[in-house]
Amino acid sequence: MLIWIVTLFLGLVAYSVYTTIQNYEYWRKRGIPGPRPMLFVGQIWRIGRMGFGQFDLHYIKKFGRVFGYYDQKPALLVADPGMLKEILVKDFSVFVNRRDFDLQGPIMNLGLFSLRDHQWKNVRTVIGPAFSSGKMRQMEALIVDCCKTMDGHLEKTVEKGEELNFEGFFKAISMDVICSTFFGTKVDSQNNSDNELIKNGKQVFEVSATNPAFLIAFLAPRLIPIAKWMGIQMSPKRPLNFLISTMKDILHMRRTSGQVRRDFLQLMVKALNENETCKPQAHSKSSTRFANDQVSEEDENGPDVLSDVLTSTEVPAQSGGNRHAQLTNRTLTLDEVLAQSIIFFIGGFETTAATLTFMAYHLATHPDIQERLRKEIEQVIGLDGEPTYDLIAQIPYLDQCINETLRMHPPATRTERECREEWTYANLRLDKGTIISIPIYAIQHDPEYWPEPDRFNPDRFSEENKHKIVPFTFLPFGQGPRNCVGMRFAIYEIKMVIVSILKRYRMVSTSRTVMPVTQDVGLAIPKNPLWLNVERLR
Ligand code: HEM
Repeated sequence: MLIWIVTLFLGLVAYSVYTTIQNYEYWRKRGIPGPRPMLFVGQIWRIGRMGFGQFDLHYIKKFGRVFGYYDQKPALLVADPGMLKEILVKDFSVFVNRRDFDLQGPIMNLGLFSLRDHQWKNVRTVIGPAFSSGKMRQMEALIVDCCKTMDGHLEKTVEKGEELNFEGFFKAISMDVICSTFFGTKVDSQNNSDNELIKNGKQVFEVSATNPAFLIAFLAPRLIPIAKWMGIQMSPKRPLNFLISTMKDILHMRRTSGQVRRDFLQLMVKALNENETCKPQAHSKSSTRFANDQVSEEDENGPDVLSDVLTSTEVPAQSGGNRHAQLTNRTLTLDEVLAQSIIFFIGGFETTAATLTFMAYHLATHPDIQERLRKEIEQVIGLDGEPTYDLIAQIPYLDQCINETLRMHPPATRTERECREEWTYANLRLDKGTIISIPIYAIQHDPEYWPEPDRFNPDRFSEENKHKIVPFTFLPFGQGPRNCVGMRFAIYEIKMVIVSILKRYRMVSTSRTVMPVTQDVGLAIPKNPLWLNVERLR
């Protein structure tokens, strides 16, 4: 067995060195600069040492904002705002897709993130309206409920006089919000780390760099069909299967009972094709527990907030940048529904928790900024008032602080597009299949667009200054028709959580607060726990 593993590994390394040299030649012949071939291991070591963000910045400094990039397909790194506008918006029809990993597993391949062409457009058309401001507003009660649970934990921390690990704390809140709004299930993650949904949900994220599917997708994409045949997939199977069976149970319960709850799951019930069955599995341990949790939350008399989504929806056409309306009336298959629920889980958990953690760090280490933000919050909401969707939209400094956090720490360091057909920009001709790598972190730390990029300065986004921001240099949620579908929801959640905290507490750094905050290598998430003190205001 060992000999097979070693042979496979050496084969992969040899193959990747060969393709790297090929790709270098590919760009050299076109006169595009780029790093010279070096042993692939050397490149991995560099990324491991610097992280993707610093790695990109290093090469942009050396080769400029457009350069041929090492990858297993011809790849071009583009940090030039003018060219990005063409790729992400104007010529979107050429750049609809991301790279085809095809190793997500049979259901996850149907997730919005991986879907391609018309299948992507169809699912996005059905799902997109669930994130409208009207729908967000109607989910308020669920988020307020999670914030109250959070407040209870903060109260206890203050009483005990303990420091709090905000990184773990925000992960728990983020999990509570996702379980409530996407899985229709109320959990208190802070106190119930043994909860099966929480445990399995966390495990689905744990895609390590040594995962065979991950290695094959990046090092040897031509081996993907063999890997698929061998049943190799990206997400760990056991927790994924648990989430899928839980989802099926909840969907079945919703459909058969006719109950309506003001959450995203209700959209899924509506979107599900009438002919699809989602009967609970005989061995599913989860069915009774989650079904019961959910019944207690039902709102039989309330209007079905998502019911209009499928009947008549205005869809912006994606081709050639010409936006015209067209009518759709589509349903999703059960597998499509399951894939979206899980992709929301994956897309929404770590990203939002990381943003909250970095923001808490900057507020605690910049007491003047924290005070100014608290004053603005009090002016809009009042000393005894509660945050609502409409009120939190009236605090510009809150937006400024969130934007500056996302500029410095975009949870997605990069995003990408794949060129669907031959495409020309200025003197550059790209072949079909070329990968465009968009270095979000590096662009947002480019000193030409963002002077003193490592300084936390929310005033960059103030009314007086925001006209200075060069379009397509602030991309924490991507841009264009394939940007982050959960953006509005993420910002809403972050605002509600921060306002709920600042209304009653002050966050203060301690001797255990690691300064400056450290970031993980891949995703821009905090590397270490963030220890802070919380003080009650009144
Ligand atoms: C601070 C929080 C978040 C950040 C910074 C973030 C960032 C991103 C980025 C950069 C992309 C790629 C966009 C592109 O390629 O142009 C993306 C895509 C996506 N995000 Fe988020 N995200 C966040 C929260 C969420 C949440 C809460 C959800 C789920 C509700 C979510 C679901 C998705 C999905 C499904 C996609 C794929 C969209 C598509 O391909 O059509 N994200 N996100």
